[in-house]
Amino acid sequence: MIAIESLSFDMPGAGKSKRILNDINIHVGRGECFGLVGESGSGKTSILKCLAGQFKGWEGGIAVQGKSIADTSLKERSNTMQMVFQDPYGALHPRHTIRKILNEPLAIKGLPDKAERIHKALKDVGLDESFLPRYPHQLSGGQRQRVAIARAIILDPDIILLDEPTSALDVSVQAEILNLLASLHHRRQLTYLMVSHDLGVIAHLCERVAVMKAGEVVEVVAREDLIEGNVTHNYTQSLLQHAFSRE
Ligand SMILES: Nc1ncnc2c1ncn2[C@@H]1O[C@H](COP(=O)(O)OP(=O)(O)OP(=O)(O)O)[C@@H](O)[C@H]1O
Repeated sequence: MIAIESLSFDMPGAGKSKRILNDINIHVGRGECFGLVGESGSGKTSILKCLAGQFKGWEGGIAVQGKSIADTSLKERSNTMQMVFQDPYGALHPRHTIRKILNEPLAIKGLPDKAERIHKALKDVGLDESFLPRYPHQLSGGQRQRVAIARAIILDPDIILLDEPTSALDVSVQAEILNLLASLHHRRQLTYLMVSHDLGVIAHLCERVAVMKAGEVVEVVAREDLIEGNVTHNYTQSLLQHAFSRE
């Protein structure tokens, strides 16, 4: 579904550029939930940004559903792939109502039956039509993230890129959003590529995870091996120990 081959990216900077992704190879199967974990600055979000077209000038290959993304326009890509960000407040236009926020992608694509599609997307994320006239600031953090997820699924994409989708939320709400994502993954047979620094979140949702350090993937681990501590790389062991010692 997603094939990332020898992906490298140099961030342009004043004077000289800085390598932030180095020879990344990741294959995500159809319907799989694949995680990216690693310390801050290791390059997790940058991989999503290359896929979403926010970073340009990378080297290597990225193919989605067998087609190189270098050959697809951003508009075409948005039919297949949508992104959910860490901070739903920043991701939703503050002066647009929820109705407008959800209507916008449908209007851009010129899709019919907008009211029905909005109704279904809201229902799928556990909200109802009473939210439509409201503005993002009138919603709780969890409700805002539900709206961001509704906006991501409203065009029926196959893939959702999730960038720390629960880390800006209160602990009590994090599990609700994780359960919603798990249920949507199952019901809509979505493929997820999810960034998190939290191994607990990854273990809850993802079947496999790539462990990243300083712009490289150090190993790819299956969920069962992660839970059992069956990992080979020292860095993954230290991440596991850290996660364990915080509980
Ligand atoms: N727009 C940018 N301009 C300059 N450097 C950037 C930019 N975006 C990312 N970087 C650098 O690229 C590297 C990788 O960043 P990235 O955000 O991908 O890491 P991350 O693993 O997602 O970290 P975090 O968990 O903190 O979000 C870091 O060194 C970061 O400082």
